[in-house]
Amino acid sequence: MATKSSRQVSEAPESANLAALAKLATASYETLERDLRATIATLEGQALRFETAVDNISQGICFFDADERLILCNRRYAEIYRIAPEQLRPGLMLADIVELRVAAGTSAMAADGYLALARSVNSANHSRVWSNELTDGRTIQICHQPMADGSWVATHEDITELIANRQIVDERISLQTLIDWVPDYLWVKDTQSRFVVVNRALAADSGREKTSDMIGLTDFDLHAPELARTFHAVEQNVLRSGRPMVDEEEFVVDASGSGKWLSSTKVPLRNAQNEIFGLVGIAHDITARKQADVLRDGQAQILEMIAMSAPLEEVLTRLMRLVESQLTGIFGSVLLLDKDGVHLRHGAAPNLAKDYTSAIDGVAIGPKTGSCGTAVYRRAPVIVTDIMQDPLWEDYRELASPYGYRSCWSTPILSHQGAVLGVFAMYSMTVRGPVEAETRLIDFTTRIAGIAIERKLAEDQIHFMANHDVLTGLPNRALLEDRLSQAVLYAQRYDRWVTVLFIDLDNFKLVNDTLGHNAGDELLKIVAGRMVECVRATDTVVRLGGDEFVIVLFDQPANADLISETLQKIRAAIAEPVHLGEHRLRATASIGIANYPKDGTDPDMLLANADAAMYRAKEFGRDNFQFYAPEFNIRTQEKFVLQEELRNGLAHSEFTLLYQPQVDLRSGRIFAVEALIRWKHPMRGMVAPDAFIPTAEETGLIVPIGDWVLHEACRQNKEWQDAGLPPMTVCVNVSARQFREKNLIGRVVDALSASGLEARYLEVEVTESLIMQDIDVAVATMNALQNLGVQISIDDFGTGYSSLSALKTFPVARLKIDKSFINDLATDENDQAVASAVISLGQKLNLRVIAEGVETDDQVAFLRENNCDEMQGYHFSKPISAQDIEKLLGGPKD
Ligand SMILES: Nc1nc2c(ncn2[C@@H]2O[C@H](COP(=O)(O)O[C@H]3[C@@H](O)[C@H](n4cnc5c(=O)[nH]c(N)nc54)O[C@@H]3COP(=O)(O)O)[C@@H](O)[C@H]2O)c(=O)[nH]1
Repeated sequence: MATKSSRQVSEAPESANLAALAKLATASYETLERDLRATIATLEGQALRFETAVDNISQGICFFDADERLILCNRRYAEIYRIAPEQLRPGLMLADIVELRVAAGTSAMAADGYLALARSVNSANHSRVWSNELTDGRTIQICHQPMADGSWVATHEDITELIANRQIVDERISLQTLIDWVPDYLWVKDTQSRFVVVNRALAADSGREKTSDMIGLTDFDLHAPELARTFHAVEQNVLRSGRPMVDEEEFVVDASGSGKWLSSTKVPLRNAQNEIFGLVGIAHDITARKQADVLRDGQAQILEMIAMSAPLEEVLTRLMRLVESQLTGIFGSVLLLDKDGVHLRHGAAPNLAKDYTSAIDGVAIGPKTGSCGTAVYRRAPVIVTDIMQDPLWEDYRELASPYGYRSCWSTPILSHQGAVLGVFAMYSMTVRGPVEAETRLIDFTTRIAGIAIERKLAEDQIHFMANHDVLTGLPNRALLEDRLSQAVLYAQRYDRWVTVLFIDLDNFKLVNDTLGHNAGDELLKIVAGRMVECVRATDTVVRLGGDEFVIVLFDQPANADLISETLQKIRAAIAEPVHLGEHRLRATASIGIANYPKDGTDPDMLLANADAAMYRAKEFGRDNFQFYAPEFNIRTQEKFVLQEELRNGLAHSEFTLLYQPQVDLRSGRIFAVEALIRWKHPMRGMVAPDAFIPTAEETGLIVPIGDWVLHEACRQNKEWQDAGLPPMTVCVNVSARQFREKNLIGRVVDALSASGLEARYLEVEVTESLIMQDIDVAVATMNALQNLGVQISIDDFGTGYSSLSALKTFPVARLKIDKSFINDLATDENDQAVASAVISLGQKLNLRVIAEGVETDDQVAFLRENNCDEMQGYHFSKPISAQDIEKLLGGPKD
């Protein structure tokens, strides 16, 4: 568009030429005309180029003079304001142009406002740029340049699109900035699971420098194929189904090789038409929480294992694996302090090199023994950050170096009482100390390890106590069964023998009672130790309880002679003198022997038969042994039959009493009778008490039998008195079993009141050994009897172990010298010594002394010479019936 006409342009040069012509008349008209035309042509060319150039500028341009008249504008200006180009002729006033813009709907404001703005800008004498938003929505940027003469030139540029683009760019940039701040992974993928948008966290952990490096990649470019396939399948499912995946846990391995747990959410993205065009994902790193969960679950599991008594090595191995699962490049180890207190034994180290753990198994503790030995020695943690440099490892670094262990942090494991149980160590392949998390784990691990070890020690202790005798430390009955079973199985397999020795110490009860329980315990310990010394390590010495022991001789040759050798060795060891305080005594034992397979093929039978043999040995007297013989069982059966017959006998009144007179040695007067039981057996005839009293004792039948004796003896004595015979005492034997009965006093009272006999005419005979079984109880019972008025005598005196000091406290009236000292009284100096000692003792204690079993004149003479008070025996009378007693005493007085 050329809005300036050629005519107008040529007017000024033409008048100048004419003036020149007038002044220069002599000049050549043609020359001048030619020059003039050339000048015009040049100017016209310049004008055309100027117009063409102005018209082709992408911005609108306008020039106004100082009177606001348009000098020039280009085509773009007309286009911007949607004004026909021809309307914008030079000389047109700015106000008219503004009106045209208002009319075209391309004004930013009302005409007046715009004119005021333009004038204000123009008066400022410097350029200014501003934007107008036109009523049609476009934005025009105006650059106004005022001239010195008041004219101006302005450019107008439509920046609508630019602004829109800029907004997009701005939005995009701020979104990226925003998501880059998020520490979680954020991404958008298209329908083919290609990354479209990712944040910096995801890009960085995927090994990409810039987020844009991720665009277009898929999970197959980032992860192992299997993991990538899983992610792809999950995302395709979200895209296909339109259902979001919310907070699913996923495990990934990042570019550094570290495993991570993520909680991921993947939500489909929809466009305006509700079509899915991709998905947005967010994943939160929950590794720390997962580790805490693993730690907590692991801890619970380990505590459960401890509670369920899982083997210690399993517990510690699980613990070490748990520790290692929480850390990278750390190997855990537990060493246990040996019973000797100076060596460390392997506990658990599942991921340390096996050769290394073997090499340090048994390492001693000390001031310079690596990290572990030193930590236990110091009872304090030892952190060695560089094994290769630390002097503590000087003697051990050759062990560690082949495996690349560079640092080792050891912490002693302590019990609740503060005793060292072992040591926990963490090995790292790098030179460093523990970080805070590792220190926390060390605390946690040593605590749990301590609980596990302590629990195991407690269990071992309980197990030991359940299977061992506390006093002697020997295995007990529970362990005996197991050991004997093992021995029998071995013997079966290898055609060998097993020998079972059933050992019962003789008179142990007396030692216990006379010298005290401590002395008794000491004796048991000494004897137990001696027996253990006599047998091999494979044999088992067991204490069953009390003074009963069993020895199982394992893997025996089928030769009774060899067994006898061991047996004699054991007997000799037991018989070695024992010093208990100031006392020196010699223990003996009764031993029963049973052999597998001859005497039994199972443990129970072997034990029962050895027991039967031991009883047999006892029957033969003290310090004896007996090999089992089948007839011992016949004897057992016989005992059973006897027991049944005794019950019947009691029910059918088959018992009767004989009475043996007791005579005053000085006057010859009968002052008492001893009631002695007999059994009128329907088949066997009259049975003596020795044949059934022991069985009655064993079975407890002695209690009702003894009751009957008491009642019958009292009744008979009262009957004699009522018949007018001179009053005398009836002596009744009371056995140990009867004496221990709690209501003995009540039974005596019953017998007295049932018969009407005065208590002073009843005497109870108790044996010395019975009293010594439990002196305190015996004295209490005797006192109670004495309080009733009943007399008490000590039977079989001289055979037991009564101490003189104890004897003084017994509320007894008489001592009865045992028959065994009377038998050879005439010839045996020892018996004479005992008898005379008992007589003088009685005198000193103001007790009457009676000799029993007196058969000969010599015996009577000795007793008289030694001032014995009384006697009982065949010399005067055998035990006789009640009627014969009446006759002996001269018959009833009518
Ligand atoms: N618990 C009970 N025990 C009782 C009862 N009756 C008897 N016995 C005890 O049985 C043992 C054996 O008694 P027994 O066969 O009656 O023998 C007694 C006398 O007969 C016997 N004795 C008496 N004098 C002589 C003699 O000169 N020579 C000789 N060889 N034997 C003689 O001594 C037995 C009496 O002993 P002890 O009781 O120690 O005085 C025996 O231990 C009885 O105690 C009963 O009812 N209950």
